[in-house]
Amino acid sequence: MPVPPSTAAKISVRNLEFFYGNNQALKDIHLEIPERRVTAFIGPSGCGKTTLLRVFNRMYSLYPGQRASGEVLLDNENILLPQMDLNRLRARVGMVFQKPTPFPMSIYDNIAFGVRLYERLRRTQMDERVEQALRQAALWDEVKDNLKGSGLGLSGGQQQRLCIARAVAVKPEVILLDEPTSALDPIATLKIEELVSELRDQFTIVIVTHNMQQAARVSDYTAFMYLGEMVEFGQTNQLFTNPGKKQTEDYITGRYG
Ligand SMILES: Nc1ncnc2c1ncn2[C@@H]1O[C@H](COP(=O)(O)OP(=O)(O)OP(=O)(O)O)[C@@H](O)[C@H]1O
Repeated sequence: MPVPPSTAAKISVRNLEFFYGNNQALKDIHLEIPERRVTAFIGPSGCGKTTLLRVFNRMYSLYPGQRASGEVLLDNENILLPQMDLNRLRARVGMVFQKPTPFPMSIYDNIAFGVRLYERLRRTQMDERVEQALRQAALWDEVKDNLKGSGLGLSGGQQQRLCIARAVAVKPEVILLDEPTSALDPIATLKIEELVSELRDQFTIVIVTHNMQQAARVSDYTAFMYLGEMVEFGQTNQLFTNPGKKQTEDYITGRYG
């Protein structure tokens, strides 16, 4: 599954297998995630999209019985190795979940909290960092007069943009988005999609989505998965207009899924 030579791989997956106890959820996955591009994972429910995403920040290590083998190279460093520093990894690889998950604290502290885990900043520097992150997440204008207000007082779409601000504030290299708009209305969804497009040249973004139109709108590359296998990976335009495999064609034309 080649990536055009002009685009370096930020994450290289080789021979990845993943198990929940005895249940194998990913089989011999090979994949190159291009740097500073948006890559979408699509495929029917249960095919392993979220499982694969959660490997990239070793989220699964929090759960006994879940294990991965093979190699996942982040800039040539195998993040699956037991000696990997998981705090450092999660600073480099941020994640935003399906349901907005603001902390029960002020808008300002929602962002400052994550930054404080990794860096000591003076007050003025922290103020700047919070403002920058809120601007990057296209939320600043809506909240700048209410930074002490609760993050939980925002609308669902604003809460999700706050979670994106919280992720970018740590200055990660990769941002993982796990169905970030599935709990949002169409207008809030559009805002998040626009935001993803704006962030694409600063971060490597991987998005899991149920929605093929969304994958077509926001991503540069798309990976189609089926029953724990990577069926096809390629440039989004090409995969949707001229898929290389019959399974992909059947899925994108709505024959199953
Ligand atoms: N905690 C778990 N314990 C055991 N099996 C699991 C667990 N989480 C997921 N699985 C199984 O692993 C497989 C892949 O699940 P995963 O959630 O990655 O799929 P998905 O493509 O993201 O699905 P969806 O689109 O429905 O979210 C499925 O067969 C699922 O039943």
